[in-house]
Amino acid sequence: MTKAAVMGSGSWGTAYAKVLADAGTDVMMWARRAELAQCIEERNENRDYLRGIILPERLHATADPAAALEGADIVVLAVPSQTLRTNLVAWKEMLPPDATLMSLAKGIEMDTLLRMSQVITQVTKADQSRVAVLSGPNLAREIAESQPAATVIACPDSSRAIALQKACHTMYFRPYTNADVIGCEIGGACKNVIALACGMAAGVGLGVNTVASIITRGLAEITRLGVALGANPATLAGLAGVGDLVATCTSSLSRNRSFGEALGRGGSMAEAQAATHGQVAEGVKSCTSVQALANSYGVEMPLTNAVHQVCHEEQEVLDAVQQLLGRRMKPE
Ligand SMILES: NC(=O)C1=CN([C@@H]2O[C@H](COP(=O)(O)OP(=O)(O)OC[C@H]3O[C@@H](n4cnc5c(N)ncnc54)[C@H](O)[C@@H]3O)[C@@H](O)[C@H]2O)C=CC1
Ligand SMILES: O=C(CO)COP(=O)(O)O
Repeated sequence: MTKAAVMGSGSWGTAYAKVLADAGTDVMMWARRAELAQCIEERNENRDYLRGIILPERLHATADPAAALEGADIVVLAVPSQTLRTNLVAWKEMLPPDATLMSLAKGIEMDTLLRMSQVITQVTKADQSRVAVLSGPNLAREIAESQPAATVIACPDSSRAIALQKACHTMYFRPYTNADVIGCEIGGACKNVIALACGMAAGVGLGVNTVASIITRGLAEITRLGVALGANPATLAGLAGVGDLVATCTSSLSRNRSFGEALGRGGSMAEAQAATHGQVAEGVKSCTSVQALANSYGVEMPLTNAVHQVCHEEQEVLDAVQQLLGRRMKPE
């Protein structure tokens, strides 16, 4: 039987571990805090992140990373983007030598401007054929409630991609394979920034036309960046691009959208953080790294720049809106 180690017991790590277990995969989760591992192990519930969801009996948890990783065929990396490197450095000697290393994180590393798959190959020295990413419209609570959704698993090695697909296919979770790792990662990281923009617009009281315009122009700038980095534009027109933009930019379950909404209502960064209940809103940091990455490739990303100005340069949301609308006219 396939064995997976899920490293990280936040909302998505836990929901995805449940998917794997429901698909018949043996799952061991790693939680940073021993009391959370114990709660999952003994009560089949992650009370801190997915209260009320009963986890399958076959899903186990530990706070010992070596015990979680032992014998794993698949290592699922489910910690926030900006912590992945430090965690991998601690875990690298414990990683089974042929395991597939799959990232769930949606972000670009600050300073290095690396995608998560690049961080993984750099730290672990694993061949890139062993590295995969999963991305798509997958709000954790809906998946944990077994509501139907699709996703994309990207890996350069198609046989590993198919093995990953089988390991998490259930009657409510439909994974598609794709060879375009860059497109999936750029879609996942950048849509968080656009969801912040949509939240800000909603927070200041703007309506659906505005949100739809931000989603669509957001897709245009994400695609420009993706193509410059070597992504297939079709990936960004799929689940890891449009699909995830629609889910994240329109759902009150999205931490990024909620964070932006709190800022739009006039809240401080600390108040916006509180609106996400201490969970990670990746776009707040990734707007800086995505902006820097785009600048280094000479790609224009006006919405990302506006989000950066509001989050980190003390610009008011309404001023950012005026600035965006005052840009020079151009064809679509
Ligand atoms: N929640 C969701 O609906 C989805 C989240 N994602 C992505 O999955 C990644 C993980 O997100 P969530 O599980 O939702 O976040 P979360 O905020 O719910 O949980 C983060 C988890 O990482 C742990 N953590 C935080 N800092 C850490 C550190 N320095 N070292 C080790 N562990 C640390 C926390 O204790 C917690 O268990 C993010 O990149 C997010 O964008 C992707 C798809 C869906
Ligand atoms: O990535 C997600 C859905 O696909 C989750 O979005 P948030 O991190 O904004 O909650």
